[in-house]
Amino acid sequence: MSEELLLDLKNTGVCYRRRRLFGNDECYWALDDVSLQLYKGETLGIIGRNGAGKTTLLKLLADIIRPDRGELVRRPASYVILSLRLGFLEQLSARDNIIMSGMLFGMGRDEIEARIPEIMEFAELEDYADAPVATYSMGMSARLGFAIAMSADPDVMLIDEMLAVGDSGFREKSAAVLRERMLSNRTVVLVAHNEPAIRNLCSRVVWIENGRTVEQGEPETVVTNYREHLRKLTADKGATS
Ligand SMILES: Nc1ncnc2c1ncn2[C@@H]1O[C@H](COP(=O)(O)OP(=O)(O)OP(=O)(O)O)[C@@H](O)[C@H]1O
Repeated sequence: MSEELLLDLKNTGVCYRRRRLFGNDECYWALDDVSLQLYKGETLGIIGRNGAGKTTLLKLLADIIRPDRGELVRRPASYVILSLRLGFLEQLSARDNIIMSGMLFGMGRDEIEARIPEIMEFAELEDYADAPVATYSMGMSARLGFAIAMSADPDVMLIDEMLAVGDSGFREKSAAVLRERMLSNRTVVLVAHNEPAIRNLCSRVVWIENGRTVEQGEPETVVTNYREHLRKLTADKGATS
């Protein structure tokens, strides 16, 4: 990891407007108070319970949404977000989805066409290039998304829970490619519930709880404290039920 700061978030908050049956819309602070730094070349893990705000934070980092409060300073860099929920155009084939994504990354059609075979090979989907993505399983979509993102080779890759899908062979292959990216000074942000992935891949971890940063630092320490917190919550729940 270098000392080159790509993103600096200070006390940022993100509010989603929620419709109310009567009266004005209400503001729900999915991110309440998040402060973190992203450095060039690091693999930053994001952990936290369901609904903690991890996906919202990734969208903020990828510049898909803007903070409603706080300060976000960004150095110029290309970002790709990889999420099962952001998905593909389902009625189109993998081939057409690759062409669309490539164009969004600013590539020319010939360049994209030339990359299709290697993308389909990495995704292990050579026989499904012309099938609509709607007919793919979740694991197949994840493999395609991962292969497209790798081929785009952005400065920063943001990955939302993708490493948990797909078979173990593909998971190992993805982890190996991510490690290679780490060694070549590329930046990765990884949301994962899977502790081994966090411990083995991340150089730093940030823990989010109720839209707030609780702790960030060395993976072993943060994951241990987070696990202890979960253990206490489960014990408290057991005591009151
Ligand atoms: N578009 C939206 N409109 C309103 N509320 C939203 C919207 N998207 C997310 N939320 C709410 O914001 C909170 C944070 O959601 P987010 O998806 O960021 O959490 P998460 O940590 O990624 O959760 P999970 O681990 O379950 O995927 C949740 O309470 C969620 O219901």
